[in-house]
Amino acid sequence: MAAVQECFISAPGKSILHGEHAVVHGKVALAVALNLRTYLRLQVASSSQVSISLPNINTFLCWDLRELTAIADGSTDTRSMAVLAFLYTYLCVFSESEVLPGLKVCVWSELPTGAGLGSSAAYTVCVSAALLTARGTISSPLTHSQESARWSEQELELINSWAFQGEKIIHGNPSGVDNAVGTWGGFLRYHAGKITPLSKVPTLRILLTNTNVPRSTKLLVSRVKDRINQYPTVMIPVLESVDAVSRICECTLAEMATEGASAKHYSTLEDLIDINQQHLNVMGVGHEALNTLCQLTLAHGLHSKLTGAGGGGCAITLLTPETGECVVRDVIEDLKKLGFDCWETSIGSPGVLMHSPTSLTHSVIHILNKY
Ligand SMILES: Nc1ncnc2c1ncn2[C@@H]1O[C@H](COP(=O)(O)OP(=O)(O)O)[C@@H](O)[C@H]1O
Ligand SMILES: C[C@@](O)(CCOP(=O)(O)O)CC(=O)O
Ligand SMILES: [Mg+2]
Repeated sequence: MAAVQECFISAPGKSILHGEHAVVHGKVALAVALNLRTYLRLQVASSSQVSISLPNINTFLCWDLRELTAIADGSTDTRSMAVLAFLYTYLCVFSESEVLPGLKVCVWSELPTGAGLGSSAAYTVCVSAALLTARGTISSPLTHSQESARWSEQELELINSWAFQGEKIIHGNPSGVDNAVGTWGGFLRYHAGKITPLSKVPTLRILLTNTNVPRSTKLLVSRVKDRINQYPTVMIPVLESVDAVSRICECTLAEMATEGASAKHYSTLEDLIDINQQHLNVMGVGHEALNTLCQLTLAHGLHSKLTGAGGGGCAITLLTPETGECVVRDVIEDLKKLGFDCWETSIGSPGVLMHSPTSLTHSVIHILNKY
């Protein structure tokens, strides 16, 4: 396949409705792609240098290709993880090439990094798609007249599997749900590596709140594992219960889509949110700021749970047809007073895309061209 000289790629972040952490231990998770995306620009350079610009984490690095022989592992800080995931994918994807190509790569995201919205997976999906396309392992799907395009199923599977390897570097022991949503988009059920797009889902209104409490998915995933090892007879039933929550939620959503949504359906969704939030606290991934958030929204009659790895980061709040616009406005205002960011999000966005530069917004292209 012909390798490209330049490409623009994006992948969405995600929100997990139910099943975070439990999914790492083989239970069902339900996740949905967000309308917040990570963007990447790759240029093949004539110089013998590879450079990566990551303005979200204030990281700008350049290597002489002759020096890129062995890369040290073992670091867990934000920059090392992102850079290692890139270098690992770059060196592996081009391992069979006669020469390593000089490259200039810039990645910028609308997603907050390290907040539970799958920024790590959106990043590794973009990096994998760009490098595999630059190598010519997968096609460049964009034709002249198109604004954006997606790869074939088989090519998406390859992107997803490389993105999963990148997630391993950032997460340690990822389930694979985040890179699956980043690759395929939409609304997915994920169970032990099996990805099933959910076709029967109602339109849901969801409020996303970022507590702005920083946390690391890698540390939280290993904390849950330690707790399971320490108290297996206590924790395994909790994971089973989360699994049941995901399954009941899936059936409820399907019923809502086929029969029409009733107040009873929404009441079930709210109960499941409350139950799962308690379970996540039991798993040890809660945070004072998340408790405050849940209590505050409940005072307005709205139900919330953390989303992603927890320990801070983001929560989702379900809005129902009964929720008046003034309630939504008041809740957002109260959450912002606590220093949280809060916005209504649209869900079910497309997975990884290749874009023509003219189809990207002015601000995205400005940032990608700047570095
Ligand atoms: N746009 C980005 N630029 C650089 N690194 C990123 C970007 N997005 C994510 N990352 C990497 O992913 C890490 C965050 O991943 P993680 O802890 O799994 O949180 P989450 O996936 O919920 O945002 C960051 O510390 C960084 O290493
Ligand atoms: C906690 C977990 O279920 C989701 C982590 O998502 P995030 O990195 O916090 O966006 C881990 C995983 O599934 O790999
Ligand atoms: Mg992550």
